[in-house]
Amino acid sequence: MAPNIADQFNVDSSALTDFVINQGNGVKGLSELGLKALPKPYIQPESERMCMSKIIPQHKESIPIIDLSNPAEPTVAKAVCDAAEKWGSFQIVNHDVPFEVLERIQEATHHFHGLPAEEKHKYSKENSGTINVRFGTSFSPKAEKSLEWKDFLSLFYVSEEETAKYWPPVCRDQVLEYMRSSEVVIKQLLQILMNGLNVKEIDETKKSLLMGSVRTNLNYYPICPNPELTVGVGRHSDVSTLTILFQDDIGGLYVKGNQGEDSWIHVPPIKGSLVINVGDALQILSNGRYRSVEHRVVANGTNNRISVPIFVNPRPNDIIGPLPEILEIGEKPIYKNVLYSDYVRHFYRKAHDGKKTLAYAAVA
Ligand SMILES: CC(C)(COP(=O)(O)OP(=O)(O)OC[C@H]1O[C@@H](n2cnc3c(N)ncnc32)[C@H](O)[C@@H]1OP(=O)(O)O)[C@@H](O)C(=O)NCCC(=O)NCCSC(=O)/C=C/c1ccc(O)c(O)c1
Ligand SMILES: O=C(O)CCC(=O)C(=O)O
Ligand SMILES: [Fe+2]
Repeated sequence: MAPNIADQFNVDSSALTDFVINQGNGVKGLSELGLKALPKPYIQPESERMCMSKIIPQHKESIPIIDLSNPAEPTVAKAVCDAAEKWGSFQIVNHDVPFEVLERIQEATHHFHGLPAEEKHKYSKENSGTINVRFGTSFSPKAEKSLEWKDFLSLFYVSEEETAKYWPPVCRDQVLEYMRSSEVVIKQLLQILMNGLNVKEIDETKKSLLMGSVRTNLNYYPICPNPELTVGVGRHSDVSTLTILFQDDIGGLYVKGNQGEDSWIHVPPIKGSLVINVGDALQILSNGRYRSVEHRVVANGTNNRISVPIFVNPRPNDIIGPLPEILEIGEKPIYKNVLYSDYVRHFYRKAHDGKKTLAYAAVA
């Protein structure tokens, strides 16, 4: 690599934007230039970086691992509801999504991100034929003071026709297979969580609120020259009801400890498991009983990492607020009713900022 490229990117941030965003090279392209130092726009303020003193050792605390082989067992239901209340995050093992499906989505994620830049660029905001398919980098580059070391392909499912026409052929079938295979487990978990709120039936209205739309992201975190200076993904909670997350065996996902302080717990990769995160929409619907989990991803200096979250959401046109069953028993609403697409738009228009998106729906 010519060292002057890194220097050029440091003095001319438009050259960096041009290379990473406009030419579609992403941070994967930057990583492959063999940069010796992290370009300045990726340097995060110290408050946003992870350091060892913030990490709670695994033997002291870890999020629950729940065996779903007998989902009808009362002990399983209790474990799921307790985890959603206490942590907002848990891992599931012996679930219904076949191991081979996870292997295929992992391979397809590498295939997509391994395409030449000009191929991936066809799916950028400017070039993609639909707003529901987007290849991007960082989270919301125009809104961020410091960029994130991540590329992603984001696929919002609308119809088979749109999928056939606009989704990248290298990963289309594998994403659809992963989405479909996860439906059973999504329904099992949501049913358990609703029972825990005394909501007995998931009728059509609730089905829409809880799982009316689905977005799948194929995340790629390339090897980073100075991983300690940047982040893979900054602190945030998802705006979903639930997120079903496949991660490969590299590690690097952290969830916030539940004592309120700035301490973080690693989510260790477990072969065949899925991470389940409670998102803001479920926190709002449950009037704060289930809590969305704040989480972040560190950058890695030696390995490329992938993850594939399925964000299970209300429909964009749904109004979300505390469920009537909760208010009927006399609970005071701590969230107001908001249009879900307004909530998501608010989330997307700012940099990751912990759980601040929720203030948008809070009762004044
Ligand atoms: C979200 C809206 C309302 C946005 O519509 P619209 O007003 O047309 O906004 P837009 O102009 O397309 O986008 C506005 C900005 O949002 C950001 N944005 C839009 N889509 C995405 C995307 N898929 N990924 C990242 N940012 C996005 C960009 O910053 C946009 O600005 P610009 O780059 O275009 O200048 C619309 O697309 C919609 O109704 N979608 C369906 C609802 C939906 O998406 N639900 C999914 C919720 S779950 C979910 O989306 C979770 C995402 C997530 C979480 C953590 C991460 O770290 C991460 O990377 C991603
Ligand atoms: O990569 C991960 O493990 C988590 C990614 C994430 O939090 C997200 O895409 O919302
Ligand atoms: Fe997330």
